[in-house]
Amino acid sequence: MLRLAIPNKGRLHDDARSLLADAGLEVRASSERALVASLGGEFEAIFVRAQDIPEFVADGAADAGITGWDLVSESGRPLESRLDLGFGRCRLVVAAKDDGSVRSIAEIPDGTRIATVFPQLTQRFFAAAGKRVELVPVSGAVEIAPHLGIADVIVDLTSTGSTLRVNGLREIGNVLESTAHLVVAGPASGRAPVGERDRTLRELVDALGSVLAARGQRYLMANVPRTRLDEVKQILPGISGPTVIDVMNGGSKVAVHAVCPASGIYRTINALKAIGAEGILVTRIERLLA
Ligand SMILES: Nc1ncnc2c1ncn2[C@@H]1O[C@H](COP(=O)(O)OP(=O)(O)OP(=O)(O)O)[C@@H](O)[C@H]1O
Ligand SMILES: O=P(O)(O)OC[C@H]1O[C@H](OP(=O)(O)OP(=O)(O)O)[C@H](O)[C@@H]1O
Ligand SMILES: [Mg+2]
Repeated sequence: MLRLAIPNKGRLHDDARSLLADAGLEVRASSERALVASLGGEFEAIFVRAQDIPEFVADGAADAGITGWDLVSESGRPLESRLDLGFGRCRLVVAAKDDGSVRSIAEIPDGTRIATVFPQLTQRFFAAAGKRVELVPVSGAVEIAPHLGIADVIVDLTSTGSTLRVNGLREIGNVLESTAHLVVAGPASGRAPVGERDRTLRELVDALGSVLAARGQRYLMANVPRTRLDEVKQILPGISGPTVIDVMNGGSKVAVHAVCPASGIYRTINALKAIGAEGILVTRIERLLA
């Protein structure tokens, strides 16, 4: 049995669950509040706090975990990423009061008090910048600290920037970029997965990777005039060019099938229509294996 640690709530919970479900690993829990659930096959999920996942994976309480790269880095545990999952994208940034005098890292005076939930990363960042600062550890709502006078500067996560903005703060430095990753114990831990366990993990990585790869692509089918196939090849470059299929009673038309980037599908459809394509059909892809 392979045990996967998954965030039980918060920002990463829904995306982690839907990624697993799309890969065929649906949570089979007796109740919404169950903390252990079968994922089918040889997988079991434990639902724990995102912050605790690096510790649990490093200790061997779970074989793998889905959590933020920021939390993995902060933990300092010897973990290894097996897959960047792409969601939970955010940045750990240094921010100061918008109406204050500090507008860059260089302008931060020694002795400045910095509030953060990420003391290790913050310490390392300012040490590397040659600054002696005083850390003020907090466990959340960091953005309020400068207004309470308990810190001058904060180090916190941001994605849209709206929390900083509404709290009158300005970003002045970048500490780390983060997304959710599938992590396992690294070689230095002495707990790295080997043998059968490693083989099962590789299958999991392939399954999740194929779901992620499929999300950005669409499968497109269209009937096009045989005489315009050269243009079709320009419009639908595809992985190995479009598949061209004869259509029974299709007359001068042939069917073309291709995998196309979802982001360009609007333009692709218009280009196909312009060369006389008919019966255009676009579908989602569940998995894409290279
Ligand atoms: N604004 C954001 N945009 C995108 N991802 C984020 C954002 N904030 C946090 N994350 C990611 O989600 C992870 C977990 O954050 P979340 O807020 O869910 O946890 P938490 O603050 O510990 O939970 P809770 O607030 O429920 O106690 C972070 O470590 C980070 O990787
Ligand atoms: O740049 P933005 O899009 O505004 O996002 C940034 C906010 O998101 C996170 O908090 P979250 O909403 O997870 O609340 P929390 O403090 O309860 O964790 C983070 O700690 C910031 O406060
Ligand atoms: Mg949060």
